[in-house]
Amino acid sequence: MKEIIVIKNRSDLGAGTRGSDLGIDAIEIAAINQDNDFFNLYEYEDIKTENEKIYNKVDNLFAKRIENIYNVCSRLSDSVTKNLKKNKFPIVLSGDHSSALGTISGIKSTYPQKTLGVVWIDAHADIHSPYTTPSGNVHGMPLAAALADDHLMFKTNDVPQKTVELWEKIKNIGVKERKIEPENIVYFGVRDTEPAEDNILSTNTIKNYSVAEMRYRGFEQCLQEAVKRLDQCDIIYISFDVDSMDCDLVSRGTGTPVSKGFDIDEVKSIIDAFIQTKKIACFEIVEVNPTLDNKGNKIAEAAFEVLNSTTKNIEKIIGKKEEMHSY
Ligand SMILES: NC(=[NH2+])NCCC[C@H](N)C(=O)O
Repeated sequence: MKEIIVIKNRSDLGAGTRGSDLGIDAIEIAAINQDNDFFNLYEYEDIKTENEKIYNKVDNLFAKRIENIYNVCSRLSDSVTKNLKKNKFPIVLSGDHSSALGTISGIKSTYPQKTLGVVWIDAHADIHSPYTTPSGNVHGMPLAAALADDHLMFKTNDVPQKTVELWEKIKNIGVKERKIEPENIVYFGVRDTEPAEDNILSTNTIKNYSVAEMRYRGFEQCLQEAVKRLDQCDIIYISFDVDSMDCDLVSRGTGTPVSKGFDIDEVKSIIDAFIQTKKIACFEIVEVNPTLDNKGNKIAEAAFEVLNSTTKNIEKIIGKKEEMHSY
């Protein structure tokens, strides 16, 4: 039987707005206020952050704070690798979504021969490179870095040499170059993209199950199909950005809130469909920003609801070792 380890990565340097570093503690408070001892049940580990560097002048305009994000992602990658090697199941709670590069790197360096699938539940595609980013915020770039694809075909920015070098470095965390293939990414709920990202998605034929499509065709049918799309993958990583949820229905407590998203139960059902494949190696929650919450601690409460139910479903699976895919 595997054991869960909670990895807390309170880094917010990849976002354009401060405060997602407080998301982990807000989730913890949501649990405590419900008399739920979730955070007392599992071993945990803290990743050392560099949030204090926010006071330094930004010198990479097309990948802000990339040198510090490189350091944090490297540490997260090492922690994920170490724990997977100890046969633990990592649940990663992170600040901004740039963290996913660290998590993916850690999974891939543990299982270099395995095909890694990525389930990305998010309002955003997060597949910009420094050459295409509209904001310079690295939380919009983790998938391009994991794909080691600069998307130069859709270049809009002239990136200075220093940034280019750091970007090359960040793409090589864990294992050199490409960690995932575009056909092994499935998006859910993406609805706020820039033209460069639309082009990247269509040239790479990356499937996005929009909220509207899932409701129109039905969750069951879409999820069956989505799971099939990752049939060729040996292991699966699920990345849940809370901005995939509807900011009007749930809360605006996230750096880049977007309307017309999923509700909490819909998110739970998407995650569970992939847990049932018994291939899931790691689950991550990101972008809870309690300083932006317009409804008390609602975004963290919603994140905790997903975390709690997902963890129970993961435990049902990892408890039954004989049924697990051997990876
Ligand atoms: N993980 C996120 N919240 N990403 C938001 C990215 C927004 C926008 N596409 C950008 O690159 O700046």
